[in-house]
Amino acid sequence: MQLEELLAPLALWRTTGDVKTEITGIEIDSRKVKPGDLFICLPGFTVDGHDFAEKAVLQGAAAILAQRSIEADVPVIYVPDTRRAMAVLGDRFFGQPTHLMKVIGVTGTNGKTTTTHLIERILEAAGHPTGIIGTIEMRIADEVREVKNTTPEALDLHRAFRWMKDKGAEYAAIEVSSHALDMGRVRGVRFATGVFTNLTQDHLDYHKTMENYLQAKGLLFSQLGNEYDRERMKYAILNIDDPASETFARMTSAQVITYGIRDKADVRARDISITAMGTKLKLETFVGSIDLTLRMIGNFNVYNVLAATAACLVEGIPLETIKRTLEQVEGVRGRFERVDAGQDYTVIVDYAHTPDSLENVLKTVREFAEGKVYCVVGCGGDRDRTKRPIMAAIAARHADIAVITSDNPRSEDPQAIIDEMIEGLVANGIDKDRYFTQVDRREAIRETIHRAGPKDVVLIAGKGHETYQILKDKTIHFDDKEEAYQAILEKKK
Ligand SMILES: CC(=O)N[C@H]1[C@@H](OP(=O)(O)OP(=O)(O)OC[C@H]2O[C@@H](n3ccc(=O)[nH]c3=O)[C@H](O)[C@@H]2O)O[C@H](CO)[C@@H](O)[C@@H]1O[C@H](C)C(=O)N[C@@H](C)C(=O)N[C@H](CCC(=O)O)C(=O)O
Ligand SMILES: Nc1ncnc2c1ncn2[C@@H]1O[C@H](COP(=O)(O)OP(=O)(O)OP(=O)(O)O)[C@@H](O)[C@H]1O
Ligand SMILES: N[C@H](CCC[C@H](N)C(=O)O)C(=O)O
Ligand SMILES: [Mg+2]
Repeated sequence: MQLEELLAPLALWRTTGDVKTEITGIEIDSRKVKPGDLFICLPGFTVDGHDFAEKAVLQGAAAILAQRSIEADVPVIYVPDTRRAMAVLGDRFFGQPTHLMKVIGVTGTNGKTTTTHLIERILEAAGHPTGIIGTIEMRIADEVREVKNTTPEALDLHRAFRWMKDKGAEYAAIEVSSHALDMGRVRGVRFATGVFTNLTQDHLDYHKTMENYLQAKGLLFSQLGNEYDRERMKYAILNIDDPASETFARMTSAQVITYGIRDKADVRARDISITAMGTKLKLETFVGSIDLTLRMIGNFNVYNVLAATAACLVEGIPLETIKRTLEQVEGVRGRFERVDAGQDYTVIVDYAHTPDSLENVLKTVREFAEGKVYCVVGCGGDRDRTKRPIMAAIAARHADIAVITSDNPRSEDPQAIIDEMIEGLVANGIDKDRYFTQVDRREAIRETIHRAGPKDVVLIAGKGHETYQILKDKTIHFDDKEEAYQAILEKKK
């Protein structure tokens, strides 16, 4: 595409060179630049992309997009804000893929990955090829690409949508993190539907206040716009049991569809009963009711099921297809996943890494546990420090024994993170025989499993599907499921 044509939607830009130049690709990372690419310089939290313009040119960049003065032997286009421009140029370069498919965005503190996976399963079962982008991976059909962030940068998102469209996607279900909304990573994405799961404490290191966090989440609903889309309304699917929904309903011109358990909602659950084997409920909607027998466990998963059902109902998917699909779903990788080596106690790996999710998951365990409940948990480094004492207190309050260990320490000292968690136990007067600490996560899992007796439940929280542990100087292979499995076998010997 000619550079001039690519730049057409932008206003107030100037250039030092010839904009008739042909552009064959776009990159924001100099390390990925190929000959013919437009390199976009983004100021980051760690480094400034402008400092890599020279390197990009050496690798063959045909032009540079910048927001401050740089030296280069290729045309440089200056715009006031490269990040904003990137979203438009990415959308345009990749042929506006989100205008050619329906994008369902899911935001909220907990349940995004689970809800997007449920939506994907239902739409696929109804015969609509659906791509997925989120914490675990991005995928269309059986092709998988790795992700670094839950919601990638705008350019990479538009590239991913193009890939999905070329593979036949009619829909994409994507997780939209609050960081992404705040940083404008989803600018230019044409959402058909926005789904809100819930809002509870997390990421205060980044957003500083819950009000800022709420406002960031709200951007998804204001971004839905107020136009019809191919004879279809835009839909905002909101959890009526969460007070943040009121704010989001005010922020959107889309049709609001509510779901919930407590209050009167458009899609609601009644008569919920939870056992160790699954969850039963009656799902009522204004287009009919169904009885569901889910393999997934927990009230929180009922919310995910309601959100996914509402998102699919507005697409005209029959309730019968929704029922058939949801009843088959075993769960999502690393979320309430059992590790079974034939032992007489239960071991569950779960991705709870926020106070609310940890409390929910422990309450769910309590509903069916016949023996003692152990909870192995840590908190991530370089992340919201204020959740550390709260999560430790929740673990000790809801489990019989809390095992305080490391998660991904990142640049921090693992013992210092544990010390901050312990402050929550001391402050709440929790007895010392209700918890112990073990900084090495492998040892913590091993010791806990060795202590477990018949009918006990061991919940290993925080890392779910992750297959790594991020330490100060390196990232190592680490998988809670593998660790638990090994420990169970070792105990049997
Ligand atoms: C705080 C934050 O969000 N940082 C994100 C940000 O990194 P950064 O600003 O430090 O980037 P940088 O390293 O300074 O680079 C600036 C620019 O220079 C370029 N560069 C850099 C080096 C080089 O050699 N050449 C080069 O061109 C980079 O490509 C970039 O364009 O931009 C990067 C590229 O898009 C992101 O990967 C990175 O996410 C980091 C890894 C991260 O941990 N983010 C977390 C907080 C996050 O975003 N989490 C949410 C999910 C939260 C949840 O759901 O719970 C998410 O959506 O993932
Ligand atoms: N609707 C929900 N409400 C509260 N907790 C939930 C809900 N759904 C899942 N959880 C808990 O939160 C954990 C993470 O779930 P999931 O991965 O679906 O959330 P997420 O929003 O994608 O998280 P992330 O912010 O890491 O992307 C689960 O392992 C479970 O413990
Ligand atoms: N998307 C979340 C994942 C946290 C997972 C947990 N294992 C940790 O490392 O803190 C974040 O980046 O905050
Ligand atoms: Mg997720």
